[in-house]
Amino acid sequence: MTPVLVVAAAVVDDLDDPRLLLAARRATPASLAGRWEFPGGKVEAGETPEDALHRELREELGVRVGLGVELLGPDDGAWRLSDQYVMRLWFAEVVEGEPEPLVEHDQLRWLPDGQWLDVPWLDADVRIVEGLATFVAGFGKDRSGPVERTA
Ligand SMILES: Nc1nc2c([nH]c(=O)n2[C@H]2C[C@H](O)[C@@H](COP(=O)(O)OP(=O)(O)OP(=O)(O)O)O2)c(=O)[nH]1
Repeated sequence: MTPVLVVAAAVVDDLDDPRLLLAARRATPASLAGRWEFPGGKVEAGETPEDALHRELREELGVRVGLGVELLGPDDGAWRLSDQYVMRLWFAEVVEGEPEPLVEHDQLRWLPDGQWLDVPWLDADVRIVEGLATFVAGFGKDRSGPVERTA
C-alpha cells in the first residue's frame, strides 16, 4: 500500500537564523495525546503539498507562513513515519498571526536552541528533529540558511 503523504512545518523564529523551534502537543487521538509534533497534516486530493501545508497551518495554528527550504529525508527525500505515513517537512516562518493551538493540539511551545529534543516528540519525529538541529548547525559553514522562500 502506498503510504499517505503528511506535510509539516519546522516553524522557526527566523529563517535566516533559526533559534526557536515551534513544537505542538497533540490532544488527539488518545494514542498520540501528550506527544509533541510538527504542525501539519495529510495532503488532500487535488492539493499540492505546499498548498496543503499552508491550509493545515492556517487551520491548526491560525497563521500565515512563508516557507523556507525543505529538510530532505532518507526515504526518497521524505521521512517515513510508519507503514501508513510518510512525511515531508519544510522550514517556515510566521508572517501573519500569532500561533495558537486551535485544533488537534492543546499546547504550543517555542523550544530554544539546544533544547529542541527536550519534549517527548512522537517516536518517528525524534530523528527528524536531530536532522533539523544538525542542518541548522551547518548554517554559515558549508551552506546558507533555509532562506529560499517558495511561498
Ligand atoms: N502532523 C504531523 N503528523 C505526524 C508527525 N509525526 C508523525 O508520526 N505524525 C503522524 C501522526 C498521524 O498518525 C499522521 C497524520 O497526521 P495528522 O493526524 O496530523 O493528519 P491530519 O491533520 O490531516 O488529520 P485528520 O484531519 O485526518 O484527523 O502522521 C508530525 O510531526 N506532524
